[in-house]
Amino acid sequence: MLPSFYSGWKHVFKLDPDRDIDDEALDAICTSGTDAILVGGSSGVTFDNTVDLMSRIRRYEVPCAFELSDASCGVPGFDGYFIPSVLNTKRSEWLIGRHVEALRDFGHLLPWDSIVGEAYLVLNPDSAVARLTGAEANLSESEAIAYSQVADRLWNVPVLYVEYSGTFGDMGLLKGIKSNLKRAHLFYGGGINSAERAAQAAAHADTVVVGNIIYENLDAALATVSAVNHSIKEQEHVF
Ligand SMILES: CC(C)=CCC/C(C)=C/CC/C(C)=C/CC/C(C)=C/CC/C(C)=C/CC/C(C)=C/CC/C(C)=C/COP(=O)(O)OP(=O)(O)O
Ligand SMILES: O=P(O)(O)OC[C@@H](O)CO
Ligand SMILES: [Mg+2]
Repeated sequence: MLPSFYSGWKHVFKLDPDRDIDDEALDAICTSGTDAILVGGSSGVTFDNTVDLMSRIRRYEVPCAFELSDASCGVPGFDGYFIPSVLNTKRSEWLIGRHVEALRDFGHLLPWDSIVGEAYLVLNPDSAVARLTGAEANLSESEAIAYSQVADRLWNVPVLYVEYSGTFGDMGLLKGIKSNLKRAHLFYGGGINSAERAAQAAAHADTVVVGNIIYENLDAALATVSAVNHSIKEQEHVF
């Protein structure tokens, strides 16, 4: 698999190995028409709960990738692997330190063709990921765009992830970031709990990520799939 396995993804569901999902709900998610399942969470992810969730998703044809938050959870068998780095943290372990340690120890073992670096811009100061990584999430628009440009234009990262985990973000800011990107593929995640919000995010992001609502209101989560696809068809019609 090439590193751009995600390039056609418009909509993905993010499932957390640390949260329970029953077979019926998992079936609905995996057969929803979403482009992929992204497995990941900011805490409580272990090798065992990741294997459990992956093996259940593997009953379905939907592509399935893993977003690593801990180097000890390198579970083989996913279609692809995303390795996050947090751009707007002052704690360098979350930007590069843990990565260097992991590559020092495991670099020779990695399936490099299926690994993609992911630059996170963490914008909800009250999120678990912001607290964990000490992200400086209260950024002005020009600061957020500057971080994005460092990742995109200076570092050539393949994926920029605008992360509002737990709250719906500023779509004007997302638009500004997108319009200043040259190469990076743009993921947006955070607070998508309705078709309307999914469509708004799809107007600017290349890939819309839907997480927590899966566990809170499954029907609302499922409605985001067609909302994203309709929004993209409308944009194609306009251009
Ligand atoms: C098959 C095989 C051997 C695979 C190899 C995999 C492997 C061992 C790779 C090692 C190489 C490497 C460079 C690893 C990186 C080390 C690492 C994990 C660094 C830290 C990554 C990081 C910045 C983590 C911080 C947290 C984060 C950004 C997580 C991403 C997911 C996320 C934000 C989830 C949302 O959180 P959630 O818990 O859902 O939040 P809520 O509670 O608010 O919902
Ligand atoms: O859980 P929500 O708020 O939908 O966010 C999705 C994802 O961006 C979390 O990493
Ligand atoms: Mg979550």
